[in-house]
Amino acid sequence: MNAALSLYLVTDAAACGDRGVIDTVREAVAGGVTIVQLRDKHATDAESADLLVELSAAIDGRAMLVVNDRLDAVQQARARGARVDGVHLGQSDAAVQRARELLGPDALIGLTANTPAHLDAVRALPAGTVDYVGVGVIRPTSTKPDHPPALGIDGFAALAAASPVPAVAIGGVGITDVAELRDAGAAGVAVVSALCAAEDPRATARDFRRQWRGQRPPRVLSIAGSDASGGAGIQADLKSIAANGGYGMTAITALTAQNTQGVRDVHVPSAEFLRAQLDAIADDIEIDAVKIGMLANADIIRTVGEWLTQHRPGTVVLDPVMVATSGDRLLDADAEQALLDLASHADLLTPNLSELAVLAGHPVQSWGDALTAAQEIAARTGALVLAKGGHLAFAEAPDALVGRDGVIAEYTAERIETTSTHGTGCSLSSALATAHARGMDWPQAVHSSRQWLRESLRAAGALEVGRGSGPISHFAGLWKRGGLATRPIAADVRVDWWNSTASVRRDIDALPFIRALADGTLERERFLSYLAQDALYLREYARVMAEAARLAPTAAEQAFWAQSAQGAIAGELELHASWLTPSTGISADTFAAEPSAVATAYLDHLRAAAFTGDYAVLIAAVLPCFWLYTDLGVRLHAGEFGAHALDPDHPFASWLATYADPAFAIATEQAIEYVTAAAAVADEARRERMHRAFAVAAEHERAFFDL
Ligand SMILES: Cc1ncc(COP(=O)(O)OP(=O)(O)O)c(N)n1
Ligand SMILES: Cc1ncsc1CCOP(=O)(O)O
Ligand SMILES: [Mg+2]
Repeated sequence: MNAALSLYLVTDAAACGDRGVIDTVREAVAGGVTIVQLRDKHATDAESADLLVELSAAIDGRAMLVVNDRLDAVQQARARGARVDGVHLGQSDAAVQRARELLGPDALIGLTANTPAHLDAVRALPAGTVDYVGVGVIRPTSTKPDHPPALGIDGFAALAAASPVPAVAIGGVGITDVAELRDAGAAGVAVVSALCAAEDPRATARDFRRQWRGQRPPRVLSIAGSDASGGAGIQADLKSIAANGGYGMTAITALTAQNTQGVRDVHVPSAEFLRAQLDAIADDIEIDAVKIGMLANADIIRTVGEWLTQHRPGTVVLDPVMVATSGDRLLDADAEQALLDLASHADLLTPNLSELAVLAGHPVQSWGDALTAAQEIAARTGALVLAKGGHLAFAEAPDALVGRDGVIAEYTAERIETTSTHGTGCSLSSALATAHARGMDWPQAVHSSRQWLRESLRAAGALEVGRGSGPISHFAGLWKRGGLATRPIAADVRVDWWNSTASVRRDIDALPFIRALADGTLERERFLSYLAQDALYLREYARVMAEAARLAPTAAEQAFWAQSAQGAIAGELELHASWLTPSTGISADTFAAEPSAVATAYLDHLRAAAFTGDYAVLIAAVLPCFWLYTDLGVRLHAGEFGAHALDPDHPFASWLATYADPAFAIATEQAIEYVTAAAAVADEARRERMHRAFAVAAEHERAFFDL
């Protein structure tokens, strides 16, 4: 129960503005809202029922849905197949006992309570009548002009402490109140304008959830089988969750007697026992993420689905274990159908190629087939799909994150030659659930988890476990960096540093230069003068990276930065060859331009970082140029700024293609890894200097585009 109340969105059509309530809710739920309340004083019951039907479809099982006051609308919407979990009733609304009688024992019923007397009235009701109370207002709010006196945090804390049921804080709640309200005993925070009026409800919801979670590791539940040899199943999940910064818990669906050479026997406890495990955890612990692995039969699968409808956390990853490494189908037809139904509860599915074929219902013989199947499954289930190409006989092991509209991000890297791959799928899906629960969006979570998995695969052989297909080395990265970091720094760089550039990235997206570049209306001379400055910048940027190569602590890093310096110079020469020649109509002034004040300021920042002789600070300073360009290039190329950016006849198509090149994304990923590794062993002061160098460089990136 309590997890579902942690981030509570109350709708307000006016605050949602042109985006509308449905799209606002869809985005906010994607960002981690756990419960939605439809609140519209002006709608009739029929209109409320219509909205509930639409909201139920938009939410698609990823959050709870209740309506303010309109009992009849619940009945009408449910009769039309909508999933509506209950109602929130105010002091002047319908009686809670009538609501409980009408909606039944499983409905979620909330009541407004602003005074000790209101709480006494709840206490006097039969147990189980009211599931939670909405307590406010925390501070005055224009959203509800007739609000009761403001309680403040302390006033709220006193009422929450006295409440017989979980208390949700509401009224004037903003992002900076979340930690205090959580610590004051709130079971969740309910917000209207902070989410409905947000420019980016998904990102804002994610920020709220991260604030709610604070620095504590996410609590990740693995619902999977036990692998006695420790390489796969819940054993691998627990290691993967811990290695990626989470606190792992397990509900065991099957016990297998297996080792690295195969499975000898399987014992499947009853579905009732599985439900008992799940309830024991949910009744006591707030679950941030669930990873679902091996589910042996339809009964077990349906039990998990029913439990999820009542306890859905912010992140659900389903690894659809259906086909054994040998190719044998592990589930009967009834169980396969039940698993397809369960898939609609998930945020992310992680099928291998054989499982893609089963889920899609047609053969998958090539990577193209895999991407097509993944998109079909995403469209059918509403979940994202990570298509894993590891089983393809390629020199590279591609992966792709695919949604209902196609490929969101594609990842290629050279295949790691090892026979120690047992439990790779389990481990990756647990790492993904943990990374997302730490606040990464899905592309970042895939980036981070893949890098961790590759490091674990590279080190796997050293474990020497068993004579068959051995396990991966889940803690290799931490062991290599001399012991367990107090908090996996990957989250610092990949989440905190990246999130700290959110406003810079939003500003860049909105810049007239970027908009005109994307839709092709940018005057040619302006584009050429930008390229001229970029060429001058790249020449100096190459020198800075050559200095990073000189300072690098390992041969691999030395090679990487030297190669990147070479790439920058090659890029500069390419710009001259293809664009900065009189034949392209460049003006003499532009051709002969000196570095602008903006370019000079940026380069001076990088040269100052190089001058420190501090490798960690220097590579942090050069990172935004990789990272922001890759992010912008991928989104430009994916058509986020308008489909025309994909038009091969686009006047700047070749420039756009440069920064959407997977090779650039791989270089960016490697640069992020090296900065993360440097941050992992840096003391607090040096990590601060690194972050500062990174943040200032990001600001210069924005200025560079602001032509
Ligand atoms: C979670 C939550 N708490 C309190 C309220 C206020 O509801 P109510 O008292 O019904 O006031 P109106 O919404 O009727 O103005 C709420 N909606 N949600
Ligand atoms: C519905 C409701 N109930 C008490 S305050 C309120 C509105 C809260 O709006 P906001 O989160 O914008 O302050
Ligand atoms: Mg009301």
